[in-house]
Amino acid sequence: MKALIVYDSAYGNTKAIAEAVASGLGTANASTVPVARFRRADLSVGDLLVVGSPINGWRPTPKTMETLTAVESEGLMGVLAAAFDTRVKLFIHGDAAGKISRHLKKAGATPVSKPMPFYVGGTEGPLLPGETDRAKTWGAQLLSLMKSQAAKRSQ
Ligand SMILES: Cc1cc2nc3c(=O)[nH]c(=O)nc-3n(C[C@H](O)[C@H](O)[C@H](O)COP(=O)(O)O)c2cc1C
Repeated sequence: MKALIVYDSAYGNTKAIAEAVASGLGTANASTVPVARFRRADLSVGDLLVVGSPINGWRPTPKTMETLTAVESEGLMGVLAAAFDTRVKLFIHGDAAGKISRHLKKAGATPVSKPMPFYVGGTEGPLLPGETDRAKTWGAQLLSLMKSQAAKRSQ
């Protein structure tokens, strides 16, 4: 059972959230991977794939979309999935995490969490106070969801 946190990041904010999620996942053998280095073959049944992207023009980044499209053709049956984005706190900000979640589900993955937004103060950041702690807490929740899915599978 392992967890891969795949992220894209221009200014380091999404990367920092990915690392905080990995630290919350603690005992799940979690590692962070830049989206360009992600390989479908690195995942097995029961593993968790978390994908995070900044919102760019109301959607995930082009590199994230490219990876999601590739993964859709390879399939993610039996893989657990969750998605997050980083965004500016505006009245209209668009969405990346929801779109990522829908692609992961379409590829056959099992979603274990609602899409999760994290907030930055501006285009280059910084992350708003408390966001890395919130990401770590979310990682810990993902760990318990992974464990309960594993228990269900072994029944
Ligand atoms: C080209 C571009 C488009 C962006 N579009 C949006 C947007 O539609 N909605 C939003 O909330 N933030 C938008 N942002 C701000 C990003 O969310 C912010 O740069 C990102 O969260 C920072 O994360 P990073 O340091 O990992 O790149 C945009 C940023 C760039 C550079």
